[in-house]
Amino acid sequence: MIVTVTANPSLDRTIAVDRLRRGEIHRAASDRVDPGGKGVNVSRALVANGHATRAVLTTGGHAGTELLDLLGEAGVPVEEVPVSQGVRSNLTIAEADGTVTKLNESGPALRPTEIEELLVAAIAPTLDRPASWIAGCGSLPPGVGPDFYALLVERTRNAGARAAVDTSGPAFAESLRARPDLVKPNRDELAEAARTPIATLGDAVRAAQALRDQGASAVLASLGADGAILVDAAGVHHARAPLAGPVASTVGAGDAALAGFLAAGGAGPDALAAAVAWGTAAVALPGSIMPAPADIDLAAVEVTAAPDPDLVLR
Ligand SMILES: Nc1ncnc2c1ncn2[C@@H]1O[C@H](COP(=O)(O)OP(=O)(O)O)[C@@H](O)[C@H]1O
Ligand SMILES: O=P(O)(O)OC[C@H]1O[C@](O)(COP(=O)(O)O)[C@@H](O)[C@@H]1O
Repeated sequence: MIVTVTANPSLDRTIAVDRLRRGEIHRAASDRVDPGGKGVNVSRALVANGHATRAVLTTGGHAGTELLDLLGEAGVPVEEVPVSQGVRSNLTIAEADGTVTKLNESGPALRPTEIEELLVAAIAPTLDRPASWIAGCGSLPPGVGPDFYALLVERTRNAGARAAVDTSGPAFAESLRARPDLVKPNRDELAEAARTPIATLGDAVRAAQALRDQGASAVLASLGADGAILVDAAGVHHARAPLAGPVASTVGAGDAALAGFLAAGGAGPDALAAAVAWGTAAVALPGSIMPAPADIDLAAVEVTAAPDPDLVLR
């Protein structure tokens, strides 16, 4: 079983417009609402592919009730931590040319008791059934200190599971001191952590290696249209796959990629290939719909050991 922990879940609203024009009224070509938050999406992708998972998340307010209803409809098993303030809504504006603009709320402030309840709930599923991984994912809402993921990693290790972290900023930096088994930055997060722009594959590999030096055992860095790299004790691998059709929505692609990696064992080139297959499948689907087996083409993924460091990223 793979447990996901989302301190700051969301209702993800996606509104499609032909073209976004600042200051003007737009009529939506279509709109949808999906359950959201990074760990929630990882669990949704795992369920869509028949893998055992449990999504640990905070819930509050009417939005929290709607989120639980949507997760129930999707068949996602949930470990709920009720909190006093309501779940946030995140808005994505999707333009016809594939441009996405995201407006993410900061989320409800959590009280110290609620934070401790969330950390206890994160480990609770392992009391019934062993967990291979506990993945802490997404931004932290107000009131939660940047040591949250470091605490989660320590408790994960004590519970006998492996720890994955997918977040950004100070919470990401602090998580490294607890030595997570896996981190999943995207290109922006790699650049932020390395304090340098990532223009080439070599830049990405150097930044990933720096994260390993700071404590991460393995780094799965997703690079958008350029696929992903895995940097671990065995070396460096790069995987990419052609996109079969147009980009429908990149929202949740990184979450699908992390789900694919963990579902395929959470280590090595085969798991990297699965990450890219699931991520590529996700971008072909609208909103943050998670890919099912029929959407995923593992055979289309090309994996390279010792990739060209001079490859310029798109
Ligand atoms: N434009 C794209 N074309 C093809 N694949 C993509 C594209 N964007 C994302 N992907 C796939 O989704 C994965 C995750 O996307 P990425 O944008 O790196 O993550 P995040 O959503 O965390 O920012 C990539 O590793 C890649 O496999
Ligand atoms: O917790 P954050 O960083 O605000 O991100 C939350 C958002 O990220 C998502 O999980 C999508 O993530 P990615 O596009 O990075 O894969 C949305 O569902 C959610 O609205």
